[in-house]
Amino acid sequence: MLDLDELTITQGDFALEATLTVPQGGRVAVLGPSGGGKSTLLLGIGGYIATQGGMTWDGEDLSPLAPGARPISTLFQAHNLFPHLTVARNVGFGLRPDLRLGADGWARVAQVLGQVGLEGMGDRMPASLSGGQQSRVALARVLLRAQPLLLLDEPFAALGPALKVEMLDLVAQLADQNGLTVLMVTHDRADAERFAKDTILVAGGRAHPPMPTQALLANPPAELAAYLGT
Ligand SMILES: Nc1ncnc2c1ncn2[C@@H]1O[C@H](COP(=O)(O)OP(=O)(O)OP(=O)(O)O)[C@@H](O)[C@H]1O
Repeated sequence: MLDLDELTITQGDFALEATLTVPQGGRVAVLGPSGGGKSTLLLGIGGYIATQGGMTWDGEDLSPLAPGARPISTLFQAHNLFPHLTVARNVGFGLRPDLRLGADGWARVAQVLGQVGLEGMGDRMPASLSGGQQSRVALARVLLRAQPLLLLDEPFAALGPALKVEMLDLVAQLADQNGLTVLMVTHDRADAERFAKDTILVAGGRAHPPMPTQALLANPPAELAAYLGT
């Protein structure tokens, strides 16, 4: 369980307050107006910006941990694939940046490539892949790290609608199979409805506790309604 207890996350003059919990295995969307602090929330949980207050995962205090030591993987819109490394090496980088993986490690790489539908494509270069396939490489890298908490910040916004749906369904399926807890920032109400039973509303300087996505979207507060154009 992710537990944020009177957490304050600051970026320059901006401060976001959060008191909420996300149960283990929960898939939660993060919705709210532009500039409301959705990315700030993920950056704070990931350890990339300053926080004050309580933040635990399964009772373990995350605050003192550097980003790489947290039980967290992140996937952002810019997938940051290395153009000069093969697909397999891009994925292996998620486990060991020096790429000394050994036979077992490379077997795991091949396994996760299979999980994301890229079986046998490990020797390709990223530039020779479609946008959707590149997203799958980034997802494979995250899966290989095998961290229980996955943070997604509009990871598939650059994809066309059909491909985006396909990737969301793949993430949902892999998250369920691996028992992951997922927080996903999105600008698209359809993404939230498809992917997440519950949604965290980020607005007015506050990340609100998860509430049922359907109910929130059926009767959105004014600032969310204006943003979603409903
Ligand atoms: N590096 C920074 N330094 C100072 N303030 C920042 C920085 N990055 C973001 N902010 C401010 O923090 C606030 C929240 O930004 P954030 O990117 O978290 O919003 P968001 O909800 O993700 O927005 P969007 O939907 O437009 O991506 C904004 O007021 C923004 O100007």
